[in-house]
Amino acid sequence: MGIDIRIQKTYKNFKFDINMHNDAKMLGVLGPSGAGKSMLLKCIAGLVKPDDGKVVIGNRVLYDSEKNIDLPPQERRVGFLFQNYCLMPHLNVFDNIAFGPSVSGQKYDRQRIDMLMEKFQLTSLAQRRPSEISGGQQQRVALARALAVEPDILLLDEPFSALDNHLKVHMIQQMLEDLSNYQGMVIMVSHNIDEAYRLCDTIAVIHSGKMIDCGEKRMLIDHPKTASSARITGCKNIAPAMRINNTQIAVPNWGIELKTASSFMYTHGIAAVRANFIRMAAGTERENIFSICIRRTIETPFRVTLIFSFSDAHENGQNEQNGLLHWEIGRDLWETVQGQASLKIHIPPESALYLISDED
Ligand SMILES: Nc1ncnc2c1ncn2[C@@H]1O[C@H](COP(=O)(O)OP(=O)(O)OP(=O)(O)O)[C@@H](O)[C@H]1O
Repeated sequence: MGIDIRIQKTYKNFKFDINMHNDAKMLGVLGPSGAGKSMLLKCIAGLVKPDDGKVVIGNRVLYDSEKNIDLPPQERRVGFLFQNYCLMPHLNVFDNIAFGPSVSGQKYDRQRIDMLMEKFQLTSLAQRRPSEISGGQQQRVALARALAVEPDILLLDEPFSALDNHLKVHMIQQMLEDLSNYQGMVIMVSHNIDEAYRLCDTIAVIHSGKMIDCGEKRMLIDHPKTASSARITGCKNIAPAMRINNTQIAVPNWGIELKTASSFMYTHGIAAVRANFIRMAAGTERENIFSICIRRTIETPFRVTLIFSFSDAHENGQNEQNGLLHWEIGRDLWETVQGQASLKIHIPPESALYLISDED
């Protein structure tokens, strides 16, 4: 089952113009706040009517402005898991799950609801109201309700945004297990690359109402198409750059020149280096070896982010703020470098990206 989506919708201060063809089983949609992520889901579910376009899921046309097709939400066979679950506070767990099909005008199938309750370990909670169960259990009720309508496609709108980090990891694992037998397609909206990466095979990046990148998740991390895509997928080190030759760029803010693995023809672009891809120099590398000065550190239990500038840049009086980069390392490496004011790092050419500028 795949999706074929072309949607245009214009508001006074926002233009949404998306073209998307995909047949991933789990598609992540990543983007900053206000990018249009929820809008995409609402247009698929029939909660917002596009000005123009087409929404096709598998071989079912849900919307086609040219052919005047606009199926009502209850006929779309779309399951929607909302950001805050939107459970009915006055209904118990069973009735909340049965509520999905009844909204869709279907008579609910008692056996199916019982099966879902058992699958999601909710049977013993059937008579409880949402306020009487935990956050994790509420999520399972919401998921069971979305699946009760036997959807062709399941839309998840930031399903983990309300959870703390620890619970989030657990719930993502749980969701993967819960959905393992689901045959339809899943689209999950998120603004968090870790979340999208854990759950989805393919990730689409949305920015200012447009899809700016889409691909298999590892490809997207290693080869984002534009500067915005790199930033939205978590790249911390981004600066204007100029081409010196096919595989050499200058980055004035950082005060360095970088060798790249791919070759480029455009004269002005953006340098991007992911904080996790920087290496400690081993002494055997031939290019992209730099002395750096550590300015600050940000410690978490398992990782440490070193905020640094390139030593040469500092001596050349480069702008202090623009010249700061992030290097994220494990605690074991941190134990060995801690206390050293100056270090030598290596940026592998394949990790030195030179991207098209699409930022203001
Ligand atoms: N009914 C509306 N009238 C005018 N503008 C709207 C309307 N609905 C949404 N928008 C605008 O469309 C843009 C996209 O909204 P959307 O809710 O899709 O963003 P989002 O990417 O889901 O953001 P968030 O991550 O904050 O939920 C926003 O700028 C929003 O203000």
